[in-house]
Amino acid sequence: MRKKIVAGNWKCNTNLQEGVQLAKKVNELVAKEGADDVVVVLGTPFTHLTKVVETVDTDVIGVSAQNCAAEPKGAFTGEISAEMVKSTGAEYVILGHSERREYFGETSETLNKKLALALENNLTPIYCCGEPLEIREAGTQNDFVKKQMEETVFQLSANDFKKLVIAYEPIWAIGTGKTATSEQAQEIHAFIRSIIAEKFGNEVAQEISILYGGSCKPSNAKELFTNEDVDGGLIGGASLKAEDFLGIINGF
Ligand SMILES: O=C[C@H](O)COP(=O)(O)O
Repeated sequence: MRKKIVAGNWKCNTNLQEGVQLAKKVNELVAKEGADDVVVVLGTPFTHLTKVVETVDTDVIGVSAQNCAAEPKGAFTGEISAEMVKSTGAEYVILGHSERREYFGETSETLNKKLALALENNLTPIYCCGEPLEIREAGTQNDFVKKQMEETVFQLSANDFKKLVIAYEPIWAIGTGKTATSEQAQEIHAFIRSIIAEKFGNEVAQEISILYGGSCKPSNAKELFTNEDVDGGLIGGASLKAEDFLGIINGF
């Protein structure tokens, strides 16, 4: 059975002390209320990884970076390699987030290098895809997402692809308060699963977790997560408040 996952993406928020406090609170609440069979992940800034790994019970809560370098090492000032991420004790890395693609010019080519390095270093990539508003309005979101995947994760072997978590995030729903409806989410998640089945076979498609991201909150999590093909969420804003994050986890 595929995993249910709720992953927070703190983005460029919280200083180190605030981040540790947030992680501590999430850890306490998860210990108290239980997350049942949900895998909980905290996607923190690079600077927080080591401390957050020390703060949480890593048997229950996974820690994730939000990016990694496209090169293994060397003269790349300011970059953080996949190996460095792994050495902090983090187990996951978010790759291909629309904000990285849009503001930092991340292309499919760079993304492929990052995916390979993440996998080489035994990090689980949380691979993001999703369309902008004009594509949704034109009704061509399936083609758009398929192309994103064909250029990147569909280049992997089935064996490597199986190690990924996929996050579908419609760009028009990110941080806007405008969530995809439950039907829209189910429809495109089912489509993504169908193209995975075409490419890698049904067994792989049935095992892979596909998360929804975009203004997911405690008030809409349940409705989104009851869909057959929605296996959890990648949560931005609402992951910055421990109670809201727990409210989303409890949406299962
Ligand atoms: O990675 C998370 C997503 O970009 C969703 O962000 P949001 O929950 O603030 O809309």
